[in-house]
Amino acid sequence: MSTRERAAELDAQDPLAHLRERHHLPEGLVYLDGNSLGAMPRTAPARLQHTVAHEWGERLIRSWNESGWYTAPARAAAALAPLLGADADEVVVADSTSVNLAKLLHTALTLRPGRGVIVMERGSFPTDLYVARGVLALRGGGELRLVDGPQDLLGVLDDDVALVSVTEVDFRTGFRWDVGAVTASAHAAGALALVDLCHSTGALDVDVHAWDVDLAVGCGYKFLHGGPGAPAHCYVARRHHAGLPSPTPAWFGHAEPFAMSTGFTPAPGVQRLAGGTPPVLSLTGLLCGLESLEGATPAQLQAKATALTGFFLELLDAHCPELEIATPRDPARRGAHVSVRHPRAYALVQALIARDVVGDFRDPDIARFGLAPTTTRFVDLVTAVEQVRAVLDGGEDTQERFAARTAVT
Ligand SMILES: Cc1ncc(COP(=O)(O)O)c(C=O)c1O
Ligand SMILES: Nc1c(O)cccc1C(=O)C[C@H](N)C(=O)O
Repeated sequence: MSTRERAAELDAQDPLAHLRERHHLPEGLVYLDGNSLGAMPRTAPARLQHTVAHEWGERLIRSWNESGWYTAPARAAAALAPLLGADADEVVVADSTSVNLAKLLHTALTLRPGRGVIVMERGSFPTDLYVARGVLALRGGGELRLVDGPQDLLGVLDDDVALVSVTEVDFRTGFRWDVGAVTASAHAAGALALVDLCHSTGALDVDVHAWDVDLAVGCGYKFLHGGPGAPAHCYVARRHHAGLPSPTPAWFGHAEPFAMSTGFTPAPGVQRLAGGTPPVLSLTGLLCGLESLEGATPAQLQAKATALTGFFLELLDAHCPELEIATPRDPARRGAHVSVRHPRAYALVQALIARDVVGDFRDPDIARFGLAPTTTRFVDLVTAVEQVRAVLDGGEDTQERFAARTAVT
């Protein structure tokens, strides 16, 4: 059996194969960048058109009630909660990941008075580091203590640590932390644990209850297919709801927003973390994305992601042995993308895009391929590796026309 035949067989046996039909992908394109922007749900254009033309255009302010604009964040939280292993009232859908992280870092520092240290990874997605430094500065001090990986964690935990914050899946290499173990270590030191789920929600077997993690943030535009700038989410374990601080007391987090009282009375639980007026158009996209995942369990999504990454690694080993694999071989320690290191990774990625295989480049030397379990087929991976081989054989990764970087990649 040829590799392509084997891939076609894997696709035929895939219990999630039908999810691809719920999304639009341009004909002939192999899209391996769903970990930056997920494919569009087929329902999105008509739904957004209706929201804009009818609900906004014709019904105007009445749509807050009659079209459920007002309840859209709660409906999104309810659809999202099973993908996090959370209860709906532990999740709030609002703002960007960065803003939610700021809110939860304030929360953690407030819940652990007398402790001023946040532990984070040195290689975190940069916004996490910016936000942590910003929050500490706003609070008048504290320390951001950086680790390179799990091997460093126990050595940095002491009585000053308020929070250990890790990103489950590293955006460069795809390395995946054992969040349950991180949480247990943090708790043993009297600290809280937070996980950034940007590269996890909708792709992996996320289970905040089983992990016992205190806080989590994640985004809506990658594996949740919510569209560019879709609202992000945050999770707070129920045990912290009583007495939860309101780091950004804003009116949609008020117990009675339309009472218009001058004093802030927080809404119960995580609802107090909602900000201002919800972005209805973006929420409409996110609701389409969440519907496109309906019926798929986190365990199924992870099983497919693991099978895809395993197959892709096997093909790269067999056909492109000169490429250095940056992603862990252990399926338990990798997420839903595969990265290779290459001295001219940017040119490699650009040459692949010119051949209709879209991955992305991450500074300084990473070519990254996101294998969304919703939309990626095993046969796509055969095509992708054939094209990688052709680029390398043709020396296209050394061509000048692919060397100049653009701002967004
Ligand atoms: C791990 C991680 N954290 C945070 C972010 C930033 O999210 P946002 O743009 O929603 O603030 C991203 C991606 O942009 C990310 O990959
Ligand atoms: N949010 C993005 C954007 O607005 C433009 C380009 C890329 C993004 C991303 O999400 C990047 C992504 N978090 C990453 O892991 O690289």
